[in-house]
Amino acid sequence: MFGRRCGSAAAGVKRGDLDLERAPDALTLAGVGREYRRGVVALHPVDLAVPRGRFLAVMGPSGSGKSTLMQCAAGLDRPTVGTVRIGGTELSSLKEAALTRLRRERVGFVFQAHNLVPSLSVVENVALPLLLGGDDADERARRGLAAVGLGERGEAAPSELSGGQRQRVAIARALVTGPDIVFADEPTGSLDPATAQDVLALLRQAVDRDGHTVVMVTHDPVAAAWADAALFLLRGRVVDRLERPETAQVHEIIRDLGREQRYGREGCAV
Ligand SMILES: Nc1ncnc2c1ncn2[C@@H]1O[C@H](COP(=O)(O)OP(=O)(O)OP(=O)(O)O)[C@@H](O)[C@H]1O
Repeated sequence: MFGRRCGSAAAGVKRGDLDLERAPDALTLAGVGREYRRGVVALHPVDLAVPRGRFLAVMGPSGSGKSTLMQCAAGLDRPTVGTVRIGGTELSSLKEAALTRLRRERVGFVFQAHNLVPSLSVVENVALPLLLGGDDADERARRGLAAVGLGERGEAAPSELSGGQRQRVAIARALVTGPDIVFADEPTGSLDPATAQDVLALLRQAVDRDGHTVVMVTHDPVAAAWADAALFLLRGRVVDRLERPETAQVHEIIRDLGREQRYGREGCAV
């Protein structure tokens, strides 16, 4: 659906037993909308397909519906209308226990506040999503840590790491199950610019080298420029989309959307 800036992780690549060319899209939204109460529409019905091996940024002014979109897409919230599919599985057909299992096994999450468990070591944090998944959890977690450049820090406590290192651990944890998709919510929001670039490069590498799929909510045009495409929301609607976004273009669109939100002009429909 959208172009790629570098490499071709999706084309002809196999991850595990999965033939990425034949597999269903990592994420599909069909007419997904969310009304919190009568008349308060946080998200108007949106259609979206994110193929495997792509990196999508979701942007928009505060209150435009980014978190609502992500929560519905990730199975953390149930949309009022429409259907969400993750790796071909329709979420509305799942009871709570199955949805929880799908989120644990097939979805990775990276939040602004890395959400590491302070009482566990770094490697135990990475292994958490694997705890019900077999004896090789420790080994897989260590491999994941090595892949984010922290192979030597497995026994450390999260409090002994820098903010950027903690976010690397959070990324290793998000990837450790080999999920269909990773949702990152402002993953660089609390990092300085240089550290943020390292974290974004790591997400980019996960997509290009390992064929992972990332959907990232961000306010930062520099961060969005690491994605293959950027989607822009205004008042709960998708109003624009950029392929191969560049920082200056993204900045301009965000500035215009901010003005439209403040002065009440209508956004353009895509
Ligand atoms: N639980 C809720 N109940 C009622 N309204 C809500 C609820 N959550 C969000 N909203 C409203 O839905 C709209 C979209 O909110 P959302 O949090 O998705 O926006 P956002 O783009 O993520 O904002 P921000 O960038 O500030 O996090 C806002 O008008 C918000 O006030």
